[in-house]
Amino acid sequence: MQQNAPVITIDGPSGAGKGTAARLVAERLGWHLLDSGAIYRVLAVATEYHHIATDDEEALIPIAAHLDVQFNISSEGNSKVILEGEDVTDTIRTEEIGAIASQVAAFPRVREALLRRQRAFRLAPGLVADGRDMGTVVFVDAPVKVFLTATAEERAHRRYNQLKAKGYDVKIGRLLDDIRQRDERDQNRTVAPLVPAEGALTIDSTELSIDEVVSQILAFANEKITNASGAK
Ligand SMILES: Nc1ncnc2c1ncn2[C@@H]1O[C@H](COP(=O)(O)OP(=O)(O)OP(=O)(O)O)[C@@H](O)[C@H]1O
Ligand SMILES: Nc1ccn([C@@H]2O[C@H](COP(=O)(O)O)[C@@H](O)[C@H]2O)c(=O)n1
Repeated sequence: MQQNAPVITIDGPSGAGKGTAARLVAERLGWHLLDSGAIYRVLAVATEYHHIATDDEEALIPIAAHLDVQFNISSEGNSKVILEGEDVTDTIRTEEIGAIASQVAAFPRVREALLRRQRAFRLAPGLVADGRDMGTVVFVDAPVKVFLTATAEERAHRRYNQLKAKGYDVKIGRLLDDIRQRDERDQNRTVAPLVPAEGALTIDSTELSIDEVVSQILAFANEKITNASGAK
């Protein structure tokens, strides 16, 4: 791990567009990418594989600490998520798994067990990391921190379009309820609650296109990194 590699953190609620923006910013800069939510989602699938109750913190800790997961990039550039040898790329993206991920993510010792794994993504030339606590806990010294948000209604609408395009039969009202429940749990948990990090640029993407969000992040990163290097 290279402790000095710069990090851009992008935190925010579910469906705000963090993953999309993080991927595009990382591509533009040629930096590494960490989708920390995918790690919590994989843990949620692992609890099902191992028949662990989602409220059993003691049993969850060893599963989190020894998670046998690989994030593989194929030759076509698609990323595959492999848990214990099985392809769980699509499984981890369901709303049910998202809800379980947010339940197991509320346990302090489960989060602690996943810290080192997340920090190992910090490699030169730099890392773009998205999640809920990238700027507040995992990469507290990151030079560039962004808090990306949007109204719950807009986020539910985006999720609806995303899931419909994948052929899922979903209801917008149910998605909005799920999003509100997840927001409530992520914002009010005792450990690493979802809040903007100190010094973070808050971007409300409700009325912004993906390109506009990416441009704002790149401009902010450029300004912060240029200032930090002492250039005029
Ligand atoms: N600014 C935007 N305008 C319209 N749609 C967007 C915008 N940003 C992202 N989207 C779309 O919204 C959906 C959700 O985006 P994305 O998965 O990046 O959100 P997220 O914040 O990473 O969510 P989660 O935390 O639940 O993984 C995707 O289909 C994406 O293409
Ligand atoms: N840094 C993080 C990332 C995610 N979580 C929890 O996982 C759930 C799923 O995350 P997605 O970003 O893939 O939607 C999310 O609701 C959080 O509860 C987290 O706690 N910290």
